[in-house]
Amino acid sequence: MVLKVSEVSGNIDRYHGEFEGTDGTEGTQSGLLRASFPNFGENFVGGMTLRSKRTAVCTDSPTSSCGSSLSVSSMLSTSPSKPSVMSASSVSSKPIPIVLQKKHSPYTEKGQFHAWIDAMRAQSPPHVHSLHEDIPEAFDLEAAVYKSWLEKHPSALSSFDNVIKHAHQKQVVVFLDYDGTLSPIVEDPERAFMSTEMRASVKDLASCFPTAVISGRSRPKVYEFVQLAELYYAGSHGMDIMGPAKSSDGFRVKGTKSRDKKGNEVVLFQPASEYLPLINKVFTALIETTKLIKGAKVEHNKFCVTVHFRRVKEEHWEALAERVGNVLKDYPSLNLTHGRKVLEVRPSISWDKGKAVDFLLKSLGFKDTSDVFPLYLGDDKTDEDAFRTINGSKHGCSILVSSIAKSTDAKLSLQDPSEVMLFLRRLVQWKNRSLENRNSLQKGAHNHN
Ligand SMILES: O=P(O)(O)OC[C@H]1O[C@H](O[C@H]2O[C@H](CO)[C@@H](O)[C@H](O)[C@H]2O)[C@H](O)[C@@H](O)[C@@H]1O
Repeated sequence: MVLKVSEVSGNIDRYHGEFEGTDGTEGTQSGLLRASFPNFGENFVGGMTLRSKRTAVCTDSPTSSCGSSLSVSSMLSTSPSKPSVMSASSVSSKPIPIVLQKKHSPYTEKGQFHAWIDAMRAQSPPHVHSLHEDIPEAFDLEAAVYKSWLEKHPSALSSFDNVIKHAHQKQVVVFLDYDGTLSPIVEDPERAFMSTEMRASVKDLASCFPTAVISGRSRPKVYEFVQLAELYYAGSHGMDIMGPAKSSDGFRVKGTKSRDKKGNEVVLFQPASEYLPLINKVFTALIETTKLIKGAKVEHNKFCVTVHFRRVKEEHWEALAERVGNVLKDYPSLNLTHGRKVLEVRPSISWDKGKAVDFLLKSLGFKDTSDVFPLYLGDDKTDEDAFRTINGSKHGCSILVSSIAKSTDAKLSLQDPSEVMLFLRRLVQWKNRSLENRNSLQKGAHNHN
């Protein structure tokens, strides 16, 4: 049997592909291949022969049980902090000789740029169907990896009954990410529109449960896309929260009173407001430094800045990352994070989407009560903070939107925004049905009396 590990599931040719010599030295000509799977935040070690720059092939060998014992599930870990490394002995008693390039030092700046690029790529790898048409095994492996991953992060649609069982008689509060969750990922960030059907579904949802959109976009921008006044909005990855001063359901967001464009009284919470001048400066610097890189785009998200790589040819990614890094050297109080083909510059304050969820739950009067059931749906790296907050609450449900296996703390998954819409609609149906049941019970009791 031949196992091919393609670039889809593991970057073996980049700095991730470390070579570990049998004597522990770097660059030795024989030993074990330690390949990292950035999608899973995980390493696996196996006896392998590297045949080409892009494809590692594990061949049949009397000394190797690679094909049979290297189960797909053993290649996966959902805990990035605890990589499960398959020991050499679990694969083969004797390592198979391999030939590999010398590893890059992770401490050099170049290594840092590669790290950013690989992290970005892991969040948004190319779609498997379009890859390796000449290598069907690569597809099979990817499909098998996804199937195995689904066992750990089951579909929220097939687990729906279980979700509502836990939500029964609790106040459901829904948190939604925008890009990749409510709208499909597209090349041009200005055209990431949500469908009319999705908008109608979110509107129905908000009539049943308190609903918030938490996005990396600036708050006015995400509002422009969603256009629903009845929601709570948190832009700039939670650093810009606005809620109605007095909502019809009696909830109230804590913060400074202000007025929205229509003159309605609102409450604002902006924990990074003093960073605004710095963010404006870094935005101008990033525009300047990236202007000659074709396809690069810099988006001002009020309290953070996003540099888009999606329309830049891959051979120019390193140059772009390097330019971003060089600008950042002058801004020690700003941080860099990554997402789906984006690098994001943000204030280095201890505030993220998870903190925003916590803040909104508290403001809405729900924190530390056992009768609230928060749901969070998101697709990107920055949503992981929110997943962890939800997982840490007494009840709740974290759902990753992804059609590929990814390292995540989310408990459940949905493949794409169309599945998100189905899920939201089922929540509304469930709520309406429980209201009908309650009404008919009350009516029955009334008639009986
Ligand atoms: O937190 P989110 O609402 O998911 O926002 C995160 C970033 O989303 C946008 O970028 C992503 O979507 C774009 C449009 O589909 C896509 O072109 C890009 O590659 C994705 O990363 C948005 O443009 C960023 O500003 C947000 O930070």
